Amino acid sequence: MSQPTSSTPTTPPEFERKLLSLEHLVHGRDSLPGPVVFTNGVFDILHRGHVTYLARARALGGCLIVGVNSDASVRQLGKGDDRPINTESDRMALLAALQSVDAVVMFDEATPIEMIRALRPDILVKGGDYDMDSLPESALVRATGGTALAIPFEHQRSTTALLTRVRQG
Ligand SMILES: Nc1ncnc2c1ncn2[C@@H]1O[C@H](COP(=O)(O)OP(=O)(O)OP(=O)(O)O)[C@@H](O)[C@H]1O
Ligand SMILES: O=P(O)(O)O[C@@H]1O[C@H]([C@H](O)CO)[C@@H](O)[C@H](O)[C@@H]1O
Repeated sequence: MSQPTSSTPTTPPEFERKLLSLEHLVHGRDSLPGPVVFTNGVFDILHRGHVTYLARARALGGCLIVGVNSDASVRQLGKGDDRPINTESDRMALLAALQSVDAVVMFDEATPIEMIRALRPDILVKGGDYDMDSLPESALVRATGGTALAIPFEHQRSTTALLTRVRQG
């Protein structure tokens, strides 16, 4: 029997296989187990609200793709001069490590609309802080027969609230 060694592993952890380019995902889109569920966001400092809604989103379909804002695109969203706290590669890795998440892909624009156009998800979800009827992404998904829905909050959490508490000490 081989003995464990203290040397650094040379292969990346298994979950890093879920970090994919948009091109790769689009190429394999029609082989994904459906319905294909898509959500997007910043996910700066992952919290219980996030992981619960991602688990609920995954349960709606056959796979869950998460689109993650690049650091440059977060800076266009007005969340604060010091945001994101965590880099795009760290935010993506944490999401990829979740059992509920099947693929993680980055987008560099202010909105995920072009990514959604390319991926053609069957179901678009956001958390319950969004009015889906007002999002152009919802109109796009619905126009092709898909569904757009918000998952109600089960835990009142937010990254901004967490940072405020930390800063107040
Ligand atoms: N407490 C929560 N419960 C369920 N879903 C949530 C919760 N907070 C955020 N979400 C959802 O998670 C996704 C990513 O949201 P986001 O990164 O903006 O989280 P946040 O905690 O609200 O962060 P910030 O305070 O920086 O805006 C969005 O789809 C959002 O609707
Ligand atoms: O983490 P957030 O702030 O929920 O993510 C944003 O969501 C926006 C939403 O999909 C439409 O208003 C999106 O446009 C933005 O790029 C962030 O992903």
